[in-house]
Amino acid sequence: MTGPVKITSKAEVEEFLSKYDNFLFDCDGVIWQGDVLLPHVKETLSLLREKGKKLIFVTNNSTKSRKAYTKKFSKLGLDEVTPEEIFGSAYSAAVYLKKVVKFPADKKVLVLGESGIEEELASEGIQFVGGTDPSLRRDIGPEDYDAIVPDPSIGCVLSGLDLHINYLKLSIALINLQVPETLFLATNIDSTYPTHGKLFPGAGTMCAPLVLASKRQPISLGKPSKAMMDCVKAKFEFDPVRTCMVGDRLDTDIRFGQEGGLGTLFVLTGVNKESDILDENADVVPQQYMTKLGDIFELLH
Ligand SMILES: O=C(O)[C@H](O)[C@H](O)COP(=O)(O)O
Ligand SMILES: [Mg+2]
Repeated sequence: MTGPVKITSKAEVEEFLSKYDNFLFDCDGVIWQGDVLLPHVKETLSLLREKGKKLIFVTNNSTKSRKAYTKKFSKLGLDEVTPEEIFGSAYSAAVYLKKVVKFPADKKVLVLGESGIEEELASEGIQFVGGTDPSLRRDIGPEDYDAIVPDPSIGCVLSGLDLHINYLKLSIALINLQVPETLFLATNIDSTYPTHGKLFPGAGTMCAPLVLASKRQPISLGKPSKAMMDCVKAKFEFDPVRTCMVGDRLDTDIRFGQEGGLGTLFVLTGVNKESDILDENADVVPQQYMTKLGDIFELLH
């Protein structure tokens, strides 16, 4: 098997761009690190738009809704990005509950996560509890052990990246997961979260305690899940062969692209390193890679 091609020249960039009409971009570690835009991303996205390419932003980060991400893009100077071009794992989970599960209107979702999940559930008319509820941002107290019981109005526990996770929230979630009929979903199960040039605990570390304690596995609706790819393909209707998935993480982004029949471009500005793909035992190897997304602009100028 030939190894991944490193794109380092103008000719290679031109050849690469000629193969694709559509680009699916991961966000954390590709477009930005935290609230810092990565070098020449703005110029590269403008260049691709000028060439008539379709741009879609597919993130596993469920802390923001599509609307909130549009504001983040704008704040970073990417005003041309619209909510229609954004597909996050929070939205993926909300669509799954609405369209696939047909979640009952009289039931609620117990959220372990941030406002992004709440906003997307609300946009699909799905009731929820937990999440950013300030009354849960406290230590568990002696009275809680008696008070926490299964809530029959809760039909699903949905976990995502929760920057305010604590024992109380985990306890309420576990007690409800001990009811077999309660659905167990995750927006994504990434083990780490790349930000500020470092790797912090990812969404997967939020549901891992529940997996251990409940002996149940969540259905994950983020990359590399087929559920998310089916949703993205249904919404954007692109030819997979003429479409490239651009990502910084092999076991989510690149696997997502490969399993969806897309082309794959790996960049070295996030979770995985060059050595991870050059390793002869690597199980996920992208077709092509480059140091950073901004190299597309830099190598053409
Ligand atoms: O833990 C997480 O949720 C992920 O690390 C993070 O969200 C990844 O986001 P993405 O790279 O898919 O934009
Ligand atoms: Mg990423």
